[in-house]
Amino acid sequence: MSYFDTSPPQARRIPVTLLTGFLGSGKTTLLNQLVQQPSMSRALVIINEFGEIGLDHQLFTASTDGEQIELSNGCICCSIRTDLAQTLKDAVWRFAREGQRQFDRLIIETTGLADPAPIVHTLMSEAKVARHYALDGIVTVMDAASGSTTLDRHDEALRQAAMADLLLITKQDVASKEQLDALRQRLAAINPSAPQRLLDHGHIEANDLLGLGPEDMDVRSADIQRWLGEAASNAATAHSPTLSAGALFARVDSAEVQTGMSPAAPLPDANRHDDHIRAYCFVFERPIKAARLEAWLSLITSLMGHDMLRIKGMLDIEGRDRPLVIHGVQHLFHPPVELEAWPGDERFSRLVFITRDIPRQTLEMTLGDFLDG
Ligand SMILES: Nc1nc2c(ncn2[C@@H]2O[C@H](COP(=O)(O)OP(=O)(O)OP(=O)(O)O)[C@@H](O)[C@H]2O)c(=O)[nH]1
Repeated sequence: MSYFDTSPPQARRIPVTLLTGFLGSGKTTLLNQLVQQPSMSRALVIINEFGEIGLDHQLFTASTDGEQIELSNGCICCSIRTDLAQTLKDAVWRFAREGQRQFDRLIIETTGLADPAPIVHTLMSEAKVARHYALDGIVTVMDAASGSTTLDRHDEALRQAAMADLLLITKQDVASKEQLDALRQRLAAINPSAPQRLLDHGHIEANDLLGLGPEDMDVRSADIQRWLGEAASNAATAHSPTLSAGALFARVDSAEVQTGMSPAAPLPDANRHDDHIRAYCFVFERPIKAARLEAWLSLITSLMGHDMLRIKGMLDIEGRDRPLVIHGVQHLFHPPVELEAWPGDERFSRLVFITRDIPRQTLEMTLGDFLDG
């Protein structure tokens, strides 16, 4: 499939929210609050236990068969004991009555130790799954008190934070102000694209964490800015006219995004896991040739897919009037979305990358070669 093929799918796919976060961060507490809300009444909740003892499952014990539970408000919960892809394929008919699917939204709670990427991979690359489901967003829960230590010790936690579309910070009531501030700053450096929200014992409006993907995005500038992150807008205002002769005219890395200052600012301790994570934003003033960008994306993700944690972009593609939104996890891309119009007056392309151990120069030079060549 082309990264830029906007032909509509035959039917709107079921939006999937991936709820992730390290062990004990507060995922189940949040889920318990969510499933009581009316907007979740037609949600299927899958608890991805991967063979662990099903402690989470106790929280939904309304059923006797241990697999399928219907809560009073109609929310359906399912604890995976089989392969995820098979469970997702089966769910479409298994949770149906008289041929009508009984859910129109899916929430997957991962285990605390899960790397979100293989789950996203299952959703997007298995044809029979991708026909029915589309990733709406990755929501990552972080514990304000222990979050920094967890990021120091567990690479999985770092990947969960880096891939998130939304970061929910729990347990501020038991964290010091210093712990909370340090975590927030660190998360902003790891993933400047993801908004951060503070949660009190899991309380949040379900609608605040649903509809995070570009399919549901309004073209209002605030929405797109939120989704692409401050990086994109910072890059737009920081561009240097002297570079504007080429396709590439501005770039911002996570150090700038975090502090609003020069990227030459000293970096933190090089042994920390998150010092391997970098967010880069590239801005292009001229329309981009789709075939060239596609060739570059294809090459770069096949060579570095594992370390290309997130890619998001709003693109001015040559020959198209409207902006095209693309986003991917590793080498997998969602079907692109064409927005109704450009937000505000700003018609230019922005690409945001969250990477692990990929130098900015590698992206910049190869990208420049492909687009200019
Ligand atoms: N003080 C405080 N405790 C919280 C908050 N949110 C969750 N907790 C508690 O944190 C503990 C772990 O929460 P869970 O919701 O079970 O965490 P989890 O991420 O589902 O845990 P795993 O299933 O082990 O991955 C529970 O005792 C919760 O009551 C909060 O905002 N403040």
